[in-house]
Amino acid sequence: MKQPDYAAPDPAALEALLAKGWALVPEREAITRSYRFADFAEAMGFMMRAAIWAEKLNHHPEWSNTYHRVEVTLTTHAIAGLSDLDILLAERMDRLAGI
Ligand SMILES: C[C@H](O)[C@H](O)[C@H]1CNC2=NC(N)=NC(=O)C2=N1
Repeated sequence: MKQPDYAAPDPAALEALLAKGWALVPEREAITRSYRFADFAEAMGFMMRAAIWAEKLNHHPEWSNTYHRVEVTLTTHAIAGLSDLDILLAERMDRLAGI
């Protein structure tokens, strides 16, 4: 399968995410945030919806769940850095989480 060409993230879009609760991961080109939901079922619902988007974009998160929390880290493994797909997935996830 042909590797897609990855575009650099739009700096303004990245800044907007950082202003909304995302943070840069130290010593890595990645962004991270934590979501807190009402309960486990809400957290699972979010993960299922986000997983469908991840498949659609062919871009997959590093994430974990503990009860009502979901910790997400986004990076583009193919380039060991950030791409526009990380921005797109972060924006989709925030929208799904009602942020
Ligand atoms: C072949 C396929 O396009 C790649 O393995 C995709 C799948 N999902 C991916 N997800 C992420 N986050 N980074 C990647 O580089 C990546 N590559």
